Amino acid sequence: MRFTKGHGTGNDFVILPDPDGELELTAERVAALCDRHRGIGGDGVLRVVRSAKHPEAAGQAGEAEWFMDYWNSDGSFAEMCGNGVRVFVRYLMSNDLATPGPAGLPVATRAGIMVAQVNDGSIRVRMTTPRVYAGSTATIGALTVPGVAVDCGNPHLVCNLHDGVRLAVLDLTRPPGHDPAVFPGGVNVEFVEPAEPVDGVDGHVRMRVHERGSGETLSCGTGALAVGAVALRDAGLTTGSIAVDLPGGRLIVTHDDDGVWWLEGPAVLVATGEVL
Ligand SMILES: N[C@@H](CCC[C@H](N)C(=O)O)C(=O)O
Repeated sequence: MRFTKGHGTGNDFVILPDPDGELELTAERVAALCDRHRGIGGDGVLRVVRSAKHPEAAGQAGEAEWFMDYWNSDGSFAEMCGNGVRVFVRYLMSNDLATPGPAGLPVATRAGIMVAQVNDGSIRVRMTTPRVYAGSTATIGALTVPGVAVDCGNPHLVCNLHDGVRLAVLDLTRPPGHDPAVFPGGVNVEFVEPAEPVDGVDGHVRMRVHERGSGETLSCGTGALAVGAVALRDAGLTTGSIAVDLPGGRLIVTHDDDGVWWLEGPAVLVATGEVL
């Protein structure tokens, strides 16, 4: 089985080409591939399959030739991955499997069609509209942090830190506690602190994330989208751009004048090989 390894701001993936949907992928296989000691290592797997050849995506085949079949490193599925979709597009283009049209390159996901626009090193993706829908809390040990639930196609809990608590001290080696009544399918939890102003954007924040199914990662694109949406709202802005700094690098979230939400950042392929 051929594979490619890639990452977006340090959120890393094992990419498996499977154009005709013939691979027998199981949760155990995915977890073994993502194992950082005994496997290739990754926060998740991106299976590259033709939409027409995958039962979950056949209905999108008229709009997008390729389906990003995303799996978390524990073998669970997720609806969407904001870093993964950029890496997926980089893979398609590097392997001459797709070329963006004038409007961009559509990719089918479990959260719907995302359209990517490629600009040399960085790729920006038209995302689903983030929906802030409830208040909730996250707990880390004795610390309870209020936050808001945000649906980005997948579930997020965005928690702004208060009372002098800094990002650097948070122990994210274990999943933060969350309310299962608000998040019956689990949740990705983002912790956020303000950052100094930077040129060219309307706001700047720093975040760390504990991802459902993958643990703490260096970056989460949909998490950045959720955080950017909350930061714009908190700044009283309906449109604008937020720079979101994560341990693995910077992502830019934009809500433009046409009401479109964009996520922009790098996407890098680092190696190819053969799984034995
Ligand atoms: N790292 C991703 C999100 C991957 C899915 C997430 N762990 C979930 O289960 O929803 C991103 O860049 O968005």
